[in-house]
Amino acid sequence: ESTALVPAPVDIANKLRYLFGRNGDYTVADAYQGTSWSVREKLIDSFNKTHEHWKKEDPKFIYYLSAEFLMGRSLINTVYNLGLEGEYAEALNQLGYEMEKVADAERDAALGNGGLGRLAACFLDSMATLDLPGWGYGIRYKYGMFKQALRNGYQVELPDIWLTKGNPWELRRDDVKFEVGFGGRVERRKQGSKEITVWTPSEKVIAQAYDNPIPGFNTPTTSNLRLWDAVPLTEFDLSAFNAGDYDRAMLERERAEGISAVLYPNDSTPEGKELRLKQQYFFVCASLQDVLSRFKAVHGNNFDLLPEKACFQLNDTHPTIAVAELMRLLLDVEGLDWDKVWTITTKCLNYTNHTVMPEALEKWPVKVMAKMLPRHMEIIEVINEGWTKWLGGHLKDLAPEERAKRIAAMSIIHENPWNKEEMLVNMAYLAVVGSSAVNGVAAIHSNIVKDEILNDFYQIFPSKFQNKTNGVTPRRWLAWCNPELASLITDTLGTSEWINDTEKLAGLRAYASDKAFQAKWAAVKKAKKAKLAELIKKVHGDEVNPNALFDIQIKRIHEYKRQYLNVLSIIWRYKQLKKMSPEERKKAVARVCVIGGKAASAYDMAKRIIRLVTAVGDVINKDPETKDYLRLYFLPDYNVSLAETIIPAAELSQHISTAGTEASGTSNMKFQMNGCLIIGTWDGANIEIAEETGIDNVFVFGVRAEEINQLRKERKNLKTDPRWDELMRDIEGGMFGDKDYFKPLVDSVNNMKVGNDWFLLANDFASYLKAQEDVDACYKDQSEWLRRSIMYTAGSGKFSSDRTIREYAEDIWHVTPSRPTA
Ligand SMILES: CCc1ccc([C@H](C)CC(=O)N[C@@H]2O[C@H](CO)[C@@H](O)[C@H](O)[C@H]2O)cc1
Repeated sequence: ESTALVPAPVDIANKLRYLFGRNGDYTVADAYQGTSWSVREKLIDSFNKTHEHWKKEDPKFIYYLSAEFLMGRSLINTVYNLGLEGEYAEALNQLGYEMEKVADAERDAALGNGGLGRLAACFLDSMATLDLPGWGYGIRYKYGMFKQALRNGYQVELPDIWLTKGNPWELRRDDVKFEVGFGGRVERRKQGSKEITVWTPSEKVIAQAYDNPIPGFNTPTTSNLRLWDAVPLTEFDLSAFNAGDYDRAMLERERAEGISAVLYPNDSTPEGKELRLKQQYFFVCASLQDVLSRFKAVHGNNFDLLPEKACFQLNDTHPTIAVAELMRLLLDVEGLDWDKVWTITTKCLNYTNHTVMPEALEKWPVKVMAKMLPRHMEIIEVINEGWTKWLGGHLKDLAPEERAKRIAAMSIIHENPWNKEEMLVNMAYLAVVGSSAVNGVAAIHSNIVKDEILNDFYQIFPSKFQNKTNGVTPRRWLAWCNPELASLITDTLGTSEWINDTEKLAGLRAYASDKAFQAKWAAVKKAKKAKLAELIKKVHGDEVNPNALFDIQIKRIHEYKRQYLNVLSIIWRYKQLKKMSPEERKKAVARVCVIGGKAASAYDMAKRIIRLVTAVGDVINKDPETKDYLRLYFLPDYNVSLAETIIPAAELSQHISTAGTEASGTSNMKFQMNGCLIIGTWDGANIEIAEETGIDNVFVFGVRAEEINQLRKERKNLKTDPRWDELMRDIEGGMFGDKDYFKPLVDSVNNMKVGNDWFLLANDFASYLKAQEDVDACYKDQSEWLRRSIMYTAGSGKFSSDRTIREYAEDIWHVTPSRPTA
């Protein structure tokens, strides 16, 4: 191949000279550009080879439809996955640069909010590494997840202008464009003997494809993430301009570009904005047209074959309009009949649920859907008629009123419980009825999905419901972000095969109590802690005690994730330290507590929680009596690359959601892989992590999911812990200032007249403090702590996204690996 022959240092210099016209005295940002555009060519070679091979083999493909892909940075991951780290590290050294510094010049591709988006990114890495013919499909947001800054301790949101310097990791596909329509009307027309349905949209935009090659690790396979950018049908409306109507000349451009302009920053409550539905339909319509056109190019109109050649995973309800869109394309465009089309559609689609939060389950008003997508609303009505009629037959043995109740409860179109006039389209119900498989993302969550939120459907077709416990890629989240620990593991196990066969990590169990190995293990953690200490110094200007226990909670700010409970325990710890004599304090376990995470821009209570964290930090970090024993820092702008710095340095991580609320969690798995101990509730994947690591090694506390409903009923009569009451008084009394701003926070958990402590912080308070005391006691015995730390990594094999993807491929997608010859 062309570029492979040019030595990297020369190639980097050439890129800088000819791509950027730079002739010497390069900046680190230049070095990043030069290196990326050099690596890009190796990536494209692998991409082309892979797709030539798949073109020849024509294997069955999996298409992962997701409104979010939280990719983070690509340089390090691409260089390491392609096995080029030696060559490029050397090349950069020759040019006087360190790979790590150059990598820091890259902006995160933050095209996602949190767990769901990052999971999609980890899945792409595993699909490529497992040689599975598969693509991701999504939206090329011009502005990704907002940048978070702190102003006087309050969150402020700044636009994420990530594309200004171009993007070396994407290829614009000028030959891949599709029209996407909105609004307009639907009419029946005679065509010969047949009656056809014609939808005439009132608005059209073009979906422009951008390919993002996804390199597998230790394989020649490089797959693809195709993202769609919205552009106007006509570049510029000159006639409007000539008519002096400049605004109208630009109007169509703005309206089109507005569709893929910005990511909605909510990760739990839908805005319910029309633009959100437009975004969802935009990328689904373009993706399905793209897949059908490639299918037809090989198989013509033999659509019965489609389910053998293509299947789709709906990443939560966000792409669920795909049920109606695939129906429309096969009915109206390809002219197939309803039953055949329904069979093909349901065979092709699968749905993953990622949350049980009622407010997160999307329901679109029928009037909004009917106005924006009139043909789809028709199709959804016909689907629902067929479905409720079929239900009527299936439930014929039930008493009429019981049958009617069950059918109404499972109707895809139903009344808005809060406003009876309004009818809603329940996207989760449409996804379940329109899919072959429905899965949750951790064992407990999949049980809650089938036993509670979708129980009616589970009773009708139990075989549809599965569990697929989440996973994370061990490449980015251990091997590349913690190379020091990775090489210690490789040296100890005598192989690096664990990087794509993480079950091999279990071999570390034999060394868990080995003093020499523990010393090496501790040295790595110490070095990574020093890196995080540097970052805290840079952001907050403070030196932190490197021997303190680094206690981390990083995730989106949400009441159910209970960052508030964490802060309460820190305030209590602070007050205990204040009461101690200097001698006693010396015996205390010093802690550096770090909290990070973004609050959805419209989520007021979450923003108050962030302010409480910064206010408490301001007080305790400056307190001369305690500051050597306790610190609290809010690290702003938590994102993928910040996580890659924090997680290797962590010793204790917190996953303290109210049991039954966190579907899985994935940061818990990343911490586990990096030998970080967990304090957590019996929730999500914490449970399976405890099973793999050994329950005694995890600091578990709190009420169980099955107790929640009863405890909520009794919450108003709960006798709260006197320590809790004291803390409530402190905050309300202004101990951390801003008492009026914090009052709603106190009321939400402590004043049953206005709040209801829905997430049961008061119920879990005492057992949480107890668990934290157990943590201190354990930390004092470093050999026990290190034994556990090693057992965490040793028990993390299951939580590789390779295991998760293998299960999806075998149990849902029925796709098999197809590796191009090297
Ligand atoms: C419509 C607004 C919206 C946007 C995103 C979402 C996501 C489903 C929220 C999310 O990211 N859920 C997280 O998904 C992870 C991956 O499966 C899980 O590990 C987390 O537990 C879950 O909260 C819900 C609602």
